[in-house]
Order: sequence, then structure tokens, then C-alpha cells
Amino acid sequence: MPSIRAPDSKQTATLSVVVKCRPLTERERHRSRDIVQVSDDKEVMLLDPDLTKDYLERVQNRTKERKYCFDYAFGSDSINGDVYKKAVSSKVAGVIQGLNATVFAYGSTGSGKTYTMVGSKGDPGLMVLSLHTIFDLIKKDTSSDDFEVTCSYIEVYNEVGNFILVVIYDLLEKSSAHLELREDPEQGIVVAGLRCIKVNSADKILELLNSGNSRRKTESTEANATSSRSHAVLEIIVKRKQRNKYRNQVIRGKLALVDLAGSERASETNSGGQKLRDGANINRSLLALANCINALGKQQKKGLAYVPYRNSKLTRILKDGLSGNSRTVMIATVSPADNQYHHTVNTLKYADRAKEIKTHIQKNIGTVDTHVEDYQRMIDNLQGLRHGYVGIIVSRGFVVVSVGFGDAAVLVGSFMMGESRPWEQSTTVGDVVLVERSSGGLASDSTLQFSTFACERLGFGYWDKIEVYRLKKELSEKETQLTVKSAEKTVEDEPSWLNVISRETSENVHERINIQKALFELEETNLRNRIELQHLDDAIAKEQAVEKDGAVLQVLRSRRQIILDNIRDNDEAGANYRKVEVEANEKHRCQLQDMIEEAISNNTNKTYLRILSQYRLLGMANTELQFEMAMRDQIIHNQREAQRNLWNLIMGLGLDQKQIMELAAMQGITIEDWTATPSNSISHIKPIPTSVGNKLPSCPSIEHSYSTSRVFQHQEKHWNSPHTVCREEHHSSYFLMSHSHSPTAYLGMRSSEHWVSERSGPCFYTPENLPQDLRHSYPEMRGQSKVWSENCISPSSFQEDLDQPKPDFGAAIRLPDGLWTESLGSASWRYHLVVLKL
Ligand SMILES: Nc1ncnc2c1ncn2[C@@H]1O[C@H](COP(=O)(O)OP(=O)(O)OP(=O)(O)O)[C@@H](O)[C@H]1O
Repeated sequence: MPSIRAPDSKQTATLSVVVKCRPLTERERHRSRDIVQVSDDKEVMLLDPDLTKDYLERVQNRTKERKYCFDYAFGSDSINGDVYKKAVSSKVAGVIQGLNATVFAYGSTGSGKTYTMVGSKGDPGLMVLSLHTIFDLIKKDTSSDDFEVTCSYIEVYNEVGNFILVVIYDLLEKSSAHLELREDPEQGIVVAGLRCIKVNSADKILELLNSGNSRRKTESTEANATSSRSHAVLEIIVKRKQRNKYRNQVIRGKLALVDLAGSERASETNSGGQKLRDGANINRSLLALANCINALGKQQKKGLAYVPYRNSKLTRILKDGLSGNSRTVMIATVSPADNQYHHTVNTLKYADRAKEIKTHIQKNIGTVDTHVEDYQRMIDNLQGLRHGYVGIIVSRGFVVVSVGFGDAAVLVGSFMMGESRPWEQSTTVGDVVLVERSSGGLASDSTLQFSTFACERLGFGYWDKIEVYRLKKELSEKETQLTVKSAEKTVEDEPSWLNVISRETSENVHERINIQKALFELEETNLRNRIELQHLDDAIAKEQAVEKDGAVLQVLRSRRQIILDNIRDNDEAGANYRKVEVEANEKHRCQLQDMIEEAISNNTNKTYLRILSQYRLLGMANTELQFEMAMRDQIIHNQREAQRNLWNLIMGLGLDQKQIMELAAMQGITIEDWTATPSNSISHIKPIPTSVGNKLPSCPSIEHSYSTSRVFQHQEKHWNSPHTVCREEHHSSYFLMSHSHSPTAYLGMRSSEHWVSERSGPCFYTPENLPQDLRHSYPEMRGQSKVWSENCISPSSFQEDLDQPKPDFGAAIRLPDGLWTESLGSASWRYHLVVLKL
């Protein structure tokens, strides 16, 4: 039975900071002095490397000696197993309970990061030990739960071409393409196109890990013979499917293990050429990380300082681990050698600041609801389509969403409700996947298996995205043609030049989007700061009226100053983005454009370059769309937070259900279905739109209002049936299910306030048997009928279902302005079909 899940309360955790000092290497032993002393498993004493300092300098505190205290500190005689047991194992154990954990190693080149994370045969590293724990715990688990473990391994590397590109590679692919980062309001930052491999044993992952490590870019530098030139992130996802009385719950825990590249100064590594540039660029990512750590440390003390995650891909990937939903351990690795003093003190300073960082932990519980949420999101994403239609089929818990436009048909996504999506490994929610129509398409049985499909990523489903996709395809086709032609013409450089240009163009567009989002976030942060400032001013004015210079007033004033400082810092950061980042991006864009135009005027691959140019323009249009989406996601996020807080507040009052219902009724608020749900389920509270008035309706009504101008309303006709409403509130639309016992089908068209027409009774339409009045109203539908019947499901198979007993399930989809919906029920909820005309 679908039900609504209670928002799990978030717990705040502090980032756990561990320092690990490696032993002196054989080479160092002859020429360096050990200056790191660890005591009490917590304290680190860093001695002054300069032995020549006299007594006076030392007593006058001019010594460079430093002392720090951390959660744990391990000296040069410790092994990785010690670190794991004390500082990491408990966090890893939480992963199979649905909690996220991140472990990252931070330190200078040659300080022992890779040794700590990967280790050696005799001293296995944290990656290896964590994997063994996960599989051991799964083995020992006595519940009837099913587990699924998947892993991915990426590398973030700075590639230097005409411009510096930070690229992401899949280390589990033999020859990985560049992967892009995407943002999802539910999942956070995701790497699009990343392969997640299902694994059944730690050994299998270790095998993958080894092959991935062999693909990592390493170089020999003065500081380290096998210095990692890239950052590596191993992600293990454990899904636990719980079977209980009420529903299938899917708990999802994620473990991210990060081996960062070393920070070094070029002079010290004796690097030159590519290595030197690598070093400088690795440092840029690490600098961005250090800036985030600084800002996060500051934030805990001060309030809303902006955290510049967007300044690098690395920090965007690590965002969850740094402040989001994760129990995080930072392992700061240091060398004991005296000539490494500066690096060691820098690492220890950052580690010290990181102690202030707080994360907010929450179990990742997914249910049927979560998947409906995914489903809704897809629809939402598709609302930007200006032409065509969306078809959605639900069959015994299997949901398929498809889009038709022009003469193409696209499967947007598909998933089992309460189960993992079948092609989850190749897609993320909201992706548009292209399905080949050839052999079979959708089978008409209840499992709706696709016999063949080919996936192509398209982005988030906006029409412009589809256009970009089409152009991208054209581009790649052109590239293939050019490769052949160039071989004939022996113009060897051209295809690779074109490749580089198109890659850099795409990167430039993404960078622009990223900068705009950063600016938006900065404004959002300052908006909240200004609200607090307003409250503080009010409080100060009130307090001043009572007492002129009391302690409370002083506290308020000093808080006010902090907020003012934050506003100023954030404004400065915004100005810097506009001045430096936007300008650099624009300059880069102009350079690329000039290169393209020059090539066009030289008559080099005119068509290809025109397409590229057009792609760039569309990319800019996409920037706007993505920006709008980011804003919308932010609003959704804020609304959810507000709702969670309100609910917690209500529950904290200790009132019983009846009292809460009465209070809500007095305020004109309907609380949906509070019964028949497991203990951790809640109902949703929705204010009744003003047009309805403050009177509590006498029947279960479903209304929704939101902050934008769009307000949609749908009234369920079957008041008397026992409803369980499954609703995912969403900014612009939502999905609901009801367990009505009578056959239902809804058909509505939105007027200014309500759905004006509604039908009930057994009805099922395909474009072929669409009633005359509907055809008349929606002539465009007929135009799509061919695509419709070929790509969704054959009318005859639906008809078979219609001959069966009438449905016990009804559904409706709430849609934004101008869309219409028709939902169809049939036997035992075998199919539920919704057509959205866009
Ligand atoms: N605990 C340890 N015990 C023995 N040897 C160690 C230990 N830690 C590091 N080493 C050795 O120190 C050297 C440098 O270590 P490692 O490659 O792990 O450094 P790193 O911080 O990953 O460097 P980079 O950033 O350049 O990749 C290696 O030869 C490694 O075997």
C-alpha cells in the first residue's frame, strides 16, 4: 500500500580528523631528521626543523614548533589497520544501514595518501579494509533483506590543451570518454555516464580497483617515484531491500573513498613541462578544496558564509562528504622529514580547521514513494518540451515514460516501483534515454521488458536539450565522416583539432552554467543573511528600549557585525565571479568562436563548424534553462526543509492525532490520510488555496498551492472510498495514487481555477479510439497516433486488460498550465496510462 514517509530527522556530525605520519623512507633516513612526534593517540607535536635556533629565540616563542590535537593521531610505527580500526570502521559499518560515509586522504606529495588508501599486500589500505568489512557484514546479516553492492571508480585529471580542462575519467573503463558532472536535487552531484558495476565479493572489487589504479595517471617526481597526478574517487553503493509488512523499503548507503593528488611546489618536485603544469593545476583543485575547508570551518562559528564548492570539479564531487549527508573522515597524511616542514604545517593547519566542519546525516530510505518521485521528476523535466507528447505506462509497479516528437520516439525512463530501475547502471533519474524501436519495443505482458534498447544521454529533457543532442549526434557523425575524408586527403591534424574544439566548446558552456549557479547560490546565501540581519535589527531595537547597554544587546550587536561581514564577503565573492570567472569564460568563448570562424572562412569543414557554432548558441540557451532548474530545485529544497521543520515542531508538541486534526481544521488546513501507514509514515499538510476559503472541506480533498503563479487543483470524485494518497509534493506538479475500489478514469482540462471536465467509468483510449469530442479538442493527438501505437503499447493488449475486472487503482497527475491528462485504469491496475499533451 503506498504511503507517505515521515521525514527522517537529520543528525549533525562533526567531521572526524585523523593525522597519519608515515615513517622516513630509506632515502630520507640518511639526510633528514624526524620532526613529528605523536602522543596519546591524539596529539601531534611538530618540532622546529631549525636546530640552530638559540635558547633565547626559543623562550621568546620564536620557535616554529607547533602542537595540535585531533580526533586521532597515528605515528610512524602504526599500520593502516590501526587507523581503520579506530577511526574508520564504524563509519563503514553504517553504510549497510543506509548511511553515507566519506573517507579522504589529504596531504602533500609523497606524504602517504595512496599508501593509506590503497596500501600494500602486507599492510592493506583503507579501501581494501572497508570493502572486506562491507562484505563481511552482509554475510553475517541475519535478516531476510536482499543486498546489492555496486562500485564505480573515477579519476579527476587536469588536461592541458589549448586551454586547461579538468576532466573526469571512468577508471573502470578501458578507454573512458570525458564524463560530465550533473546536478540532481535528490542525489546531489552525479557523474553522468559513469559505469556502476555490480559486485558480489570484496575480491571482485579489489580486482577492479587494481585495474583502475593501473589506469591512473602517475609520474615520477623528485618527491615521489610514483606520484599520483590525479584525484581518484572509489564509490561503493550498498542497497538493502527490506521486506516488511507494509512495503518494500530500499535503504541505500554510499561509501566514497578518495585518494587526492599531492600538492607540491614545482621547485620542490623538480618537475618540468607537463609535470609542472600538472602540479600547478592539481594545486588549483586542492586550493579550491582548502578554500572550502576554510569557509566551512568559518561557517560553523559565524553563520552563512558562502562555500565555494563550484570553484572546481573536485570540490563539487566532494560536496556531500564535506557538508552534506555523510559521516566523513579526513586523513591528513604527513611526512616526518624536517625538509617537509612547510608542507606538514600547512596540512596540519587545514586539518585543524576541518575539525570545525559539520555534516548532516540522514538515512537514505527509499520506498515506492521515492520512485514515484523519480517518475514525477521525469514528467517535470519534460514539461519544457514544446512539441510532442509524453506517454506514461504503469504496469504492476513498472513505470515507463516515453516522449514523441517529430518522427522520433524516445523512452525517457523506466523503473520498477520499489525496485531498482533496470538500466540504473547507465542512467540517472531525469536522463533521457533513446530506445531503439526495432525488435519488439514494449512487450505487452506485465513485466514490460524491453528486448533491445540503446541508451543515449540527452540531459534533462528540455526541448533545447533534445536539439543539442541532435546537433551533437550530427557533430559526431560529421566527425566520423571527417576522419574518413581526412585520411583520404591526408590532412592528419584536422579531426583531432575538431575534437578538441568541440570538447572545449562543450566545457565552456558547462563552465558558464556552473558560474551562473554559483552566483545564484551566493545571492541565495546573502538573502538569508539579510533576513537574519532584519531580525537582528528588530531584536536590537526592542532590546535597546529595555536596556541601553546590556549583555544581550552586545551579543546581538556582535552577531550583527558577523552577518554584515558575511554579506560583504559574499558580495565580494560574487563580484569576483563576475569580474574574473565570467570574463575568463567569455574570453574563452570568444577565442573558440574566432577559431571556428577563421576555420569557416578558410572553408575548412564549413558545415561541421556551423553546426558547432549553432550548438554553442543552443548551449547558451540551455544555460538559462539549467539556471531556472537550479532555482526551482533550490525552492523545492527549501520547501521540503520548511515542511520537515514544521512537522517536527508539530510532533514535538506532544498532541495526539485528533488534536492536531482539529487544530489544522481551525486553520483551514487539510491533513491527508493519517491512518494505515507504518510508524515512520506521516501525512502531508497543505494549505487550502484562498479561493477555497478557510472552511474545512467535508470530503477528502486534494489541493495544492505553491509559491509560483501556477496553482492547480484536482478534486477526487470518489469521496467515500478508503483512500491512501501517495503524494510527492513538488514545486510545479505532483502525482497521487488512490486505492479507490471503483473503476476510474479522469479526464480534465484546466480552466483558470479547476479541472473543468471529468469523466469516470471504464474508459480507455488510444489515438484510434479516442472519442470524437476529444479528437475535436485535441486534433494534434491524431497526428501522433502512429508513434503512439508503435512505441507505447498496442491497443489490443490494452483491450485485453479492459475485458478483465475493473481496476482497484486510480491515478491522476496534476499538471501545469495548458497540459491535459487522461488516466486509465484497468484490471488489477495492470495498466495505468496517462497521456500528457504538451
Ligand atoms: N606507512 C607507510 N609505511 C611505509 N611506507 C610508506 C608509508 N606511507 C607511505 N610510504 C611510502 O612513501 C612513499 C610515498 O607514498 P605515497 O605514494 O602513498 O604518497 P602520496 O601522498 O600518495 O604521494 P602523491 O601525492 O605524490 O601521489 C611510497 O614509497 C610509499 O610506499
